[in-house]
Amino acid sequence: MTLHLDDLRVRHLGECRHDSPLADLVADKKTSPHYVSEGDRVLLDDTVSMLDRRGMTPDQLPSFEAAGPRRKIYFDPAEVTAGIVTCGGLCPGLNDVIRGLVQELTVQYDVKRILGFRNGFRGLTAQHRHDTVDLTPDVVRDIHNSGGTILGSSRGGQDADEMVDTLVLRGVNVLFVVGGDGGMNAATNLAAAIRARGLDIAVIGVPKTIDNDLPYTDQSFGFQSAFAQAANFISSVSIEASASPDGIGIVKLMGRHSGFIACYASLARNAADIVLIPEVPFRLEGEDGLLARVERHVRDKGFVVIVVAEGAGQDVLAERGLLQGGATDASGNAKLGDIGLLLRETISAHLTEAGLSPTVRYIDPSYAIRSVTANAYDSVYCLRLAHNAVHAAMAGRTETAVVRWRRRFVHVPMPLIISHRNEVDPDGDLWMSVQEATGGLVAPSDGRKLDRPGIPGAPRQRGAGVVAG
Ligand SMILES: Nc1ncnc2c1ncn2[C@@H]1O[C@H](COP(=O)(O)OP(=O)(O)O)[C@@H](O)[C@H]1O
Ligand SMILES: O=P(O)(O)OC[C@H]1O[C@](O)(COP(=O)(O)O)[C@@H](O)[C@@H]1O
Ligand SMILES: [Mg+2]
Repeated sequence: MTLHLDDLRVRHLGECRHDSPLADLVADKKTSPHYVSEGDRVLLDDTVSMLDRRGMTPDQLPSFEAAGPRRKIYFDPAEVTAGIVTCGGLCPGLNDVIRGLVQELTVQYDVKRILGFRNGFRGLTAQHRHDTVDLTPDVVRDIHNSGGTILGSSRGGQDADEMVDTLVLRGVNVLFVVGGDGGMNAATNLAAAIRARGLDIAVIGVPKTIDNDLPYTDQSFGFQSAFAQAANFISSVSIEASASPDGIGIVKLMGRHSGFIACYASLARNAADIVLIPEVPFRLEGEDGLLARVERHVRDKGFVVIVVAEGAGQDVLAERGLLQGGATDASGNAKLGDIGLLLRETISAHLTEAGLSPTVRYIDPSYAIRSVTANAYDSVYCLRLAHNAVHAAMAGRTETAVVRWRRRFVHVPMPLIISHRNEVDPDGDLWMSVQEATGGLVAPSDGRKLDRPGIPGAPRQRGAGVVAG
């Protein structure tokens, strides 16, 4: 994708005339390895060859505006009514973000009125616009101890103009949208409708996705908590499969278009023999097909553990007429066929026909990985994202998402956040690690596959390291 410097420019509502309550905190701060001052920028690229490819002088290099408190702010805090909405699928840390926003707005900026819109953008429709939650530090004090979102969430389309009417009627001049690709799309439309009416309302996005499929963000919040939970299911299935003759362990994990959860959860336990992700197609039949490889694995090792992202193998399902072409959910997301069930049935049938007696242990943890409480790492991450989102809004930034990029918190214009999807690169080092861990990448020169340590107490793998793709 060709980037122009203008694509990286953050929209400002106007000149910042008000002294920030945090001005003293940043008054003497200069750029250092640990702080990016207001006058500095965060480079988009961090390798010499990436810079070289741009062929630009340093001031032309693509960079992001750094996040953080400013000396001067755009909004007079006494006149601010903030709104918060959480939308799309759940993700660990949503409550942490809400809590961080409310605490920073009230404690640091002394904002008096914060409205929580219920059940995603549905809460901004005419029908629901008055059913809001008054958010105060007391209300949010302990909410980070639970998963989910105290505001509720939803899928499904709403009219941008109707939602702008709601913001005007409720006096909201700063709106925080915590959402994924869909939510950021909706926020972009909302911001455009606000701009078309010439209204002074800031829209700030806090990108959320356990699929980790949003670009320009190192790793989305909640992802770590979700894949840690997913890893526990892989361990369970691995223990079950290894305790059964001809054991087949299958774990299906979320990941509509991106296989990050499957990759990271598999690496976390190193118990998976085969990892299937949407980005790397596979075949069922044939010498190199999945069924033959599963059979080889079971014959060699005694059992096999397969981790499959839900979006993997959709073409395989389509070939078998098991996919409702074009079907979408209320938000327009593609409805997937069930690759987990197909694997369970075809593998079982294939191994039985091959004279084995498979015992299949199949787990689809589904929502159990995304409804968990954020772990300590994600809680810190969420809090810092929330603080920076508040600083961005108070400084009059709009149509902007707050993200962490190469360990720095930065402002990314919303159109960039929805410009494409973050996917596992089949040529990248993450997939290489998965291949290494599943034993499929490196083979001795005599053609033997390398042994891979099995789980404690399980028979050691005897060659035939297998990897998808
Ligand atoms: N392309 C889009 N344009 C405008 N609004 C969208 C778009 N996609 C989704 N939305 C809205 O954003 C909200 C959240 O989207 P959804 O896809 O369900 O979750 P997520 O934000 O997690 O991706 C829904 O209310 C949906 O209607
Ligand atoms: O049943 P739901 O709510 O549609 O959720 C399922 C989907 O939500 C996801 O977690 C992603 O959702 P978001 O785009 O909302 O983050 C996918 O992995 C999964 O396919
Ligand atoms: Mg989405």
